[in-house]
Amino acid sequence: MSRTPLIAGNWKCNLNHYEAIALVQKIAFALPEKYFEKVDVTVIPPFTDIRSIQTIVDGDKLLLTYGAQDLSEHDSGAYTGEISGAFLAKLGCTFVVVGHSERRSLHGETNEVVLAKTKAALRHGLTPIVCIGEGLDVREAGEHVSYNVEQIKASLAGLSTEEIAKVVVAYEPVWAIGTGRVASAADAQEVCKEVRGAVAELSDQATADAVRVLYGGSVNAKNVGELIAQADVDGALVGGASLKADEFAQLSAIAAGGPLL
Ligand SMILES: O=C[C@H](O)COP(=O)(O)O
Repeated sequence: MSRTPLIAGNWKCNLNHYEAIALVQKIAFALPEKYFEKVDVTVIPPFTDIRSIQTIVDGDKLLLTYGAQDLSEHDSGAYTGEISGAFLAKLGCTFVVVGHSERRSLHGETNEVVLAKTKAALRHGLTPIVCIGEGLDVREAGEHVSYNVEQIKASLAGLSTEEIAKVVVAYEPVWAIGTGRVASAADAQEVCKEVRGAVAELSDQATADAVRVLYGGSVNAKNVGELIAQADVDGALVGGASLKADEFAQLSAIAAGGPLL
């Protein structure tokens, strides 16, 4: 089964809309169009940058896509501060990150909330990037595989096979996020393989074989090649390195199979 790799740059709470325009232009300049035949590249900026990025992407017919870091489980109504998936779809978003560990830990998002948000994304034609990942305590206890299997099962519970086919999963061990301590390629493969197995249990093998499972956590241009060479690692959710145009472009070129920039 060949799956097009996906490189998603999660900017987190960084860059205002002026800075966002500059970064997207630099990435587009650094990464020639031919690479997009072999890799999907997306940027995930703060909400306030999305309109500006849409203008650049549409105006210059860029091949990269963009998305959002979160969405509301509600479509509209009296939910102050919430952003509906309908609004994101209207702005041309392709992806939306759901259940990032920073949302789970800092904003109390449970698997039930993640599931509701995943459903909201699907209702509006957005591709949810559903995040899972264990903390250091779980890893040290050797329970990381079962933890991630249970987390993905709970986060996708009750979705139809057709819905699961539209989901991207991102395995991001919490201890690797922003720490410079990347998981070994073998560790990433171990969990991504079992997560794919769990997706197969929720749907069927053909669907699971087509679903993209990303790795995230201290990914950079030096380590991405080894990570995505693993059979069940189909790309990366990149934080810090996605804020540097040349590194993000290089990382995308590597995921495309080269040549290096
Ligand atoms: O969403 C991205 C991840 O949290 C990884 O962040 P990082 O590449 O800065 O470790």
